[in-house]
Amino acid sequence: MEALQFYSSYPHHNFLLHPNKKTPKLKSKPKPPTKPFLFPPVHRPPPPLQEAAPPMLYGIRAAEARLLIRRLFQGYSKGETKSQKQDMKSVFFELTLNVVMRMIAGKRYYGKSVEEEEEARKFKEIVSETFRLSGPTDLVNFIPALKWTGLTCGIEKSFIELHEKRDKFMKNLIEEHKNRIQDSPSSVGTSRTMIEPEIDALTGPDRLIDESDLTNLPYLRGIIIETLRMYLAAALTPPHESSDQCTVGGFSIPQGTMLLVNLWAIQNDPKLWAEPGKFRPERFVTGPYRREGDSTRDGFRLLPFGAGRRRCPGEGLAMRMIGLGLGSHIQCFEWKRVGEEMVDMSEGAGLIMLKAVPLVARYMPRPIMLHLLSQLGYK
Ligand code: HEM
Repeated sequence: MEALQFYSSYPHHNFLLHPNKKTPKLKSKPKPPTKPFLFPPVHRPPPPLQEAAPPMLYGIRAAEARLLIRRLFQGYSKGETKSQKQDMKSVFFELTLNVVMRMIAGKRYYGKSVEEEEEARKFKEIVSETFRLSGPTDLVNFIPALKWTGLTCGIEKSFIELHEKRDKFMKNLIEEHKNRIQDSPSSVGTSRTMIEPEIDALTGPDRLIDESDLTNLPYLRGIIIETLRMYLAAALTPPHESSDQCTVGGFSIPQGTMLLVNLWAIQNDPKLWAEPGKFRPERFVTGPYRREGDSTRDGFRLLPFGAGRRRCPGEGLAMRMIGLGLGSHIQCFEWKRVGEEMVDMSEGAGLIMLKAVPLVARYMPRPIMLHLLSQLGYK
């Protein structure tokens, strides 16, 4: 989204992406001849796209190229034998725009699997209008002294209208993204835009993730650990008994005392965690708690599997199974809530803290994975 804001914002305008609706620069003082007329210099260089959206690129490019090939092959899969005619300009134009828009806004607007048709129609309208207006120009822009003659083809007015439309479109995309993050106390919007590209970059659309990938998916790991931090399997450890007299936090504990550790209180303690009530997988990827991502016990702040001699022996198996299960679900499908209401995260009663209301979600295959999904067998 940073990339969307950057590449659609005005300080780095050119002739088409004009900065000022009311007083277009075209009519202001002519620039010194050394500066290009059509493309005034940018105020600062844009970040390389590679940097703006690093892992998104490979998966998206591969998926779009594959969708395109599938589209071209479609006629032949139905038994067509003759060669077919194809307008190649539109093919490559749509490929490029789909890749670019998926990179900066996560949406594709051309071809099949377009989710929001009305939005796609508006986008296409803006694109074709931009190309239409890039050709003609008003004579008065070159010879402002002729302005009194009224020799204008109305290009300026059309430009202003186009900029307004474009602004509105981009603002909606940005607002939509912001709402997705705000709507959800669990920042699911952010998580999704981070995790899908991470998996796509590693596996591409040609294979499912496997266990050996898990160590190379730090964000997926962050999501799992953050979930185990906030929503533990058990709030308290099973009863332990002190085999010796000891002192814990200044309290003297006699030998033979029954002890229950409140894991939930430790893992949600604001003295130990910044904003413990917020679901922020990033804290285990880049933040100060990153080390906890390496081991789920470091620092004894994070103890979803307990600690010491009686800690959970199933930790390794559990972490692999959750990683594989959750990772492949995210890789293959897009997930949504069933309605407007947030998911009820309250815990039910019992030995382990199951959700009081079981999770029901909507899903559909991710377009990028259609080909692989259609080939999956049962073995
Ligand atoms: C997300 C998954 C899991 C979580 C969060 C979890 C958590 C825990 C916790 C907190 C304890 C108590 C540790 C303590 O007393 O300090 C425990 C104990 C135990 N867990 Fe797990 N567990 C999970 C999965 C598994 C699996 C998959 C297995 C077996 C295949 C397993 C087997 C056990 C056993 C046998 C104990 C008792 C250990 C003992 O008292 O010596 N757990 N687990």
